[in-house]
Amino acid sequence: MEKKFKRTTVTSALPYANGPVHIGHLAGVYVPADIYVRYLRLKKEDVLFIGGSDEHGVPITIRAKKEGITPQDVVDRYHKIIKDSFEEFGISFDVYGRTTSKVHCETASEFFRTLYDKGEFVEKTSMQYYDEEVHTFLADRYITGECPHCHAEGAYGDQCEKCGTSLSPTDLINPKSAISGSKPVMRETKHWYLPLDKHEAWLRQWILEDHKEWRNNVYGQCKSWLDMGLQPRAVSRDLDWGIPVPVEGAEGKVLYVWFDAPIGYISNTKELLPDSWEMWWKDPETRLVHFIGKDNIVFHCIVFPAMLKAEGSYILPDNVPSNEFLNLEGDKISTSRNWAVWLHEYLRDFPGKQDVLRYVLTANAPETKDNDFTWKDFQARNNNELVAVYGNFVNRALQLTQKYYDGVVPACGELTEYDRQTLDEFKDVKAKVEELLDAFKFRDAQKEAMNLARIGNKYIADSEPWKVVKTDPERVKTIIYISLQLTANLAIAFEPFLPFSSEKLRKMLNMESFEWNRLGRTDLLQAGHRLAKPELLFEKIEDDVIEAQVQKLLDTKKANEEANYKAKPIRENIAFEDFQKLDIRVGTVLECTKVPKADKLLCFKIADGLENRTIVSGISKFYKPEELVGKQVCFIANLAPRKLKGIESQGMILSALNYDESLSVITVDREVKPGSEVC
Ligand SMILES: Nc1ncnc2c1ncn2[C@@H]1O[C@H](COP(=O)(O)OP(=O)(O)OP(=O)(O)O)[C@@H](O)[C@H]1O
Ligand SMILES: [Zn+2]
Repeated sequence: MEKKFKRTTVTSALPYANGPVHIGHLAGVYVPADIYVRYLRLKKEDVLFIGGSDEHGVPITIRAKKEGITPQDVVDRYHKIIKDSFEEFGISFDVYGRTTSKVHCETASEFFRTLYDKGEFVEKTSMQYYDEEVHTFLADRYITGECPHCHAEGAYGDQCEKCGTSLSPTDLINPKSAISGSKPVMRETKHWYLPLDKHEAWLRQWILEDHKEWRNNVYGQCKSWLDMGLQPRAVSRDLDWGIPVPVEGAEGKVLYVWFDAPIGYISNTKELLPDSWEMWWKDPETRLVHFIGKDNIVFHCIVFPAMLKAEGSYILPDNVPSNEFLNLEGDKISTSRNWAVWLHEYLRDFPGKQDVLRYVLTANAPETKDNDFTWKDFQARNNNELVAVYGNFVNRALQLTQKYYDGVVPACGELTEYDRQTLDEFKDVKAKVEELLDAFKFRDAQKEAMNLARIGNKYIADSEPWKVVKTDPERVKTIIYISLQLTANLAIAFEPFLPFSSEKLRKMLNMESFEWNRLGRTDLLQAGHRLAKPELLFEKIEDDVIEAQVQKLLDTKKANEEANYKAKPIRENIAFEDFQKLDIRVGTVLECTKVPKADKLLCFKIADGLENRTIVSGISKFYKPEELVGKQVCFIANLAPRKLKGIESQGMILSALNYDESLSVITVDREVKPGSEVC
């Protein structure tokens, strides 16, 4: 059903303040939300864009413990980095708050109390894991163990990051305290639960029947949760970091972070509009839209709506356009593994290039499936699309106007058939972009805007004003006039997507302001209007810049491998006699050469104390031949000879296999006679 609304409240997931923001966050949530909000503002609709940091929960306390600082220190640090980088990147929040604020703590506390007083919770005493060494219950990420589904080690008490299954601490095999490493014991504790099972019937109707228009991924995930049957969910935790549970007998207990975080949307609105916030949350003529990534779907489509319904005075979301995930160079983005492109680092490494990242993340947005960010694609989209198409067209139109008409828009003469065709092509761009943005299809919408640039680029290339000017200067006026109208249209069409470039272009065109409703018109710039001085809209990104970014990721990968290194398990025991069968000797390398046509192999001549022998070894990637001459190496002397690339290898040189698959030849500590036995 199409419903008419008076205003829109747009929320974007609250980034968790235990790390900076990365491109996954941007692609999943903040860039699409910002495009949507800018679009509504351009249409002069009433809209509020809510953001803020999520500052409670277990991972922040773990981080604080690791660094020997307080949880407040952790969130203060990241809240600032996140807030500043969003601002510089042009995410145009109306308010960016935080869940440690006074207003939020009061709002969340009151919310809980209301539900408690209305009898909307179930109180339950249960046995939970307790760490006797540090005297604390182990919720969520405070407990780790083997995943019961994929059997990965290091699954958390709330989720296995390997297979994505959500878990309870009691599901884990061989659980271990993440704080002390000790084996936890079971102890009794009391908590409050939101009985989602009681909400199932209306949730089914509301989502599965009334919101069939939701994105397939969102609808599908909700359906599968509902089909599995909803269970009561604990909304409190035994922790000392968070908002205290505001009822008697709840000492040492705080609100579960997923209970308090979404209320943050409400409290941040309250912070901005203390007197009129309710209109944005309680008036049925307000449309509520949540922008999130896929791991937040259940909380925004099921848990939070159930909370709002239980409270009774709030509206429910009209849409939850959740994205799938963005990966980085083929691997899942991860804060803890430092596998990310961090926004604050991007802003430092690519100053003034906010729009390039915005463009690439939208062009490659994970709207229907997970997608991959690669630096190569980033460079290609900048150089081949922004520079070669959009930038090139604008630059030609503006430079020629300078050159021929001293920067003044010429008058339009008679139109040719081709002029008319071109103008026709961009007449309906407004309707197309609007239809796509209304349906949250940001990729396709941006493509439409880019298509306009392609039309312009083709028009000016086909019309060749630089040639025509020699024979028919009158005709050139029309070509330039049309090109300038196209340019002005581009500035408007790209404004929701690339606000920095649009602003730059608007200034070059000397336009007062943008009117979205004039998009598609051919009289945006009047003849006689004077333009400002043109500059380049985009610039090429060179290979060395991209290579430096790729190298940074390779370095991270290496550091992670090193940090995660674990020796292989020891093989089965063998009898001493079996060991004795091996004849290991020390030999002196007399000669070492590369084996032709074999990029891995080196051929050794070894003095073994009896006669010299030839051994071929696959270590060419790790040594230059001359490095090894004169060294004493260990080799298996009684291995049956084997032909490698036509050379008979009489034994095997022993090397250590490092974690990164590199090889290091085993030498002796003091010089010995060639042929000495290794025993
Ligand atoms: N790689 C990604 N692709 C798309 N969306 C993402 C990605 N990573 C996080 N998000 C979304 O960004 C929002 C904020 O994420 P949040 O701060 O909770 O981080 P997170 O999911 O814990 O990520 P990380 O583990 O990388 O810090 C959430 O809605 C989340 O779904
Ligand atoms: Zn698993």
